[in-house]
Amino acid sequence: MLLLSPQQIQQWDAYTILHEPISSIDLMERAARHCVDWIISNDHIRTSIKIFCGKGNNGGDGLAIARLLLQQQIPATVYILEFGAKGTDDFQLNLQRLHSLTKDIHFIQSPDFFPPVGKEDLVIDALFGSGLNRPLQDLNAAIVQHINQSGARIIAIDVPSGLFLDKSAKGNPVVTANYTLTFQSLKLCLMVAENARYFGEVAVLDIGLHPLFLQETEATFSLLSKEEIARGIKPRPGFSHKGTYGHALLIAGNTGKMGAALLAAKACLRSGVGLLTVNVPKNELPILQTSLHEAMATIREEEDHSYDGYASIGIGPGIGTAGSSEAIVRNLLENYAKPVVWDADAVTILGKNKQWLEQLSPGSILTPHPKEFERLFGASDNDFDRLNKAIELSKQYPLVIVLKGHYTLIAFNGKGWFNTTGNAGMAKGGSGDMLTGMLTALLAQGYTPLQATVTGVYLHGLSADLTLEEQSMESMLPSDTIENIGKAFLFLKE
Ligand SMILES: NC(=O)C1=CN([C@@H]2O[C@H](COP(=O)(O)OP(=O)(O)OC[C@H]3O[C@@H](n4cnc5c(N)ncnc54)[C@H](O)[C@@H]3O)[C@@H](O)[C@H]2O)[C@H](O)CC1
Ligand SMILES: [K+]
Repeated sequence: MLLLSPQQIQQWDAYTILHEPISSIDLMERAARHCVDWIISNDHIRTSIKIFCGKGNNGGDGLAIARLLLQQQIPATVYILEFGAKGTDDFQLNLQRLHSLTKDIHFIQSPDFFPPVGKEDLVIDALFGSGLNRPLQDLNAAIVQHINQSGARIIAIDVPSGLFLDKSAKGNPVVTANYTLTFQSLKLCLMVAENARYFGEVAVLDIGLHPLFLQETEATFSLLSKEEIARGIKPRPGFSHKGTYGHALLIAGNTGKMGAALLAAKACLRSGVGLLTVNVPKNELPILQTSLHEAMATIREEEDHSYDGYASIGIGPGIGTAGSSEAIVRNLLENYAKPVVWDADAVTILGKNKQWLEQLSPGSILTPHPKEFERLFGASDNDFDRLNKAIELSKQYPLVIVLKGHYTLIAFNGKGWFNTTGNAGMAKGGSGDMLTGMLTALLAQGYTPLQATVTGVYLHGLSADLTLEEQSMESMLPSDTIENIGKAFLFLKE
């Protein structure tokens, strides 16, 4: 699914109106009906429902929602913010329709006329949607503050009023909704951490916009889907052997950090690799060899660092950032030309030696979390800037950049894919090590760097989601999640 700009969403509307065909007022009716069904079926009806409307089509949705509720004998009061605009045609038509049902419609021209709003109320925010083109000010800003302070349950229609669809609204007045009912598809503003406190829980309502429009449309950002990932999974033919699936090397672990190496190695082995060697310090060899029977080992301190024969290499989990680790990074840069997965301490080392970035082999995968990303590429003013920076960097360098977060972004060649699998149970040490192992395994099997990354990131989150069948978010460990990589592969085949 593509994440569209406000202009593209307007075009999608127009395309649907023309090709379904359906009138624009009927499309609004359909959207409103879906909202009302969702509100009722999710048990959000309260004795007092206050609907705040702007005079654009978002406000039109609010008026239609009010009428549909009233028609089901559910009382609702409408407050329309007066800011001089005439109102769109569909707003006007819905206002007429509502007038025939109720006189409980209030026009508000000053804060003196704001109704009291309290904890017992349900507020429906239909002030502004995708048409917002500047920060909210004056009366609009004041009503947002009034609603936000009330403690009422707030349901935002399409997006919380005050959010821009595809750029930051940091520092601006924005409705803090408990729920956001967004139409047809997720929006970029609903993917970023800086807006999480505004949009609350998000439900995407399928209002039947025409699917063919997407085939003719391009966008920088999109969402990964199960179907796409499943289609990319390589078959394992009957006459294949371990050589078919590549020999991977993981350079991981150090004294006190051998857990990172073990997690990466186990995840690598559970992700289909043919052979795995783990490079560890001499003293730590017994830990590896007694706990992982399938992995071979090489000794970190030995001089001969030949990388010939490895189909892929992953470096970073638990290696530390000391000079000896820097020397290994340097050595790898000089002696290995295939894609490498760069993670954790290895990313920090690159951050300290930024000139080395130019030397990363094409197709290498960088997996920084936001702090590591900042160390590598500098600070960003807001989440949107960071996303756009990752996209720009992916044009500048022949690398796959994995920006880890609640919705991890994968940037490559000027495009970005968001992953939606995974849960907050993964916010624990070891999750990143697991991902590095998985990506290294997929690269070794001949997946292209982009394919390895989207597949690995998707399966990583999916394994964690499947772990919730037997664990809670609190209790789940990366070790549990690794044991569910198998279930995740099977789920893709369903
Ligand atoms: N395809 C769909 O998803 C459907 C969407 N619907 C709803 O329509 C809105 C978008 O409506 P639109 O009229 O384009 O925009 P808004 O309602 O957000 O209002 C814009 C309106 O307000 C003016 N404006 C913009 N910013 C400000 C500001 N800061 N202060 C004051 N005024 C401002 C602007 O000039 C416009 O006049 C979408 O979100 C959905 O809710 C359809 O109902 C169904 C299909
Ligand atoms: K809204």
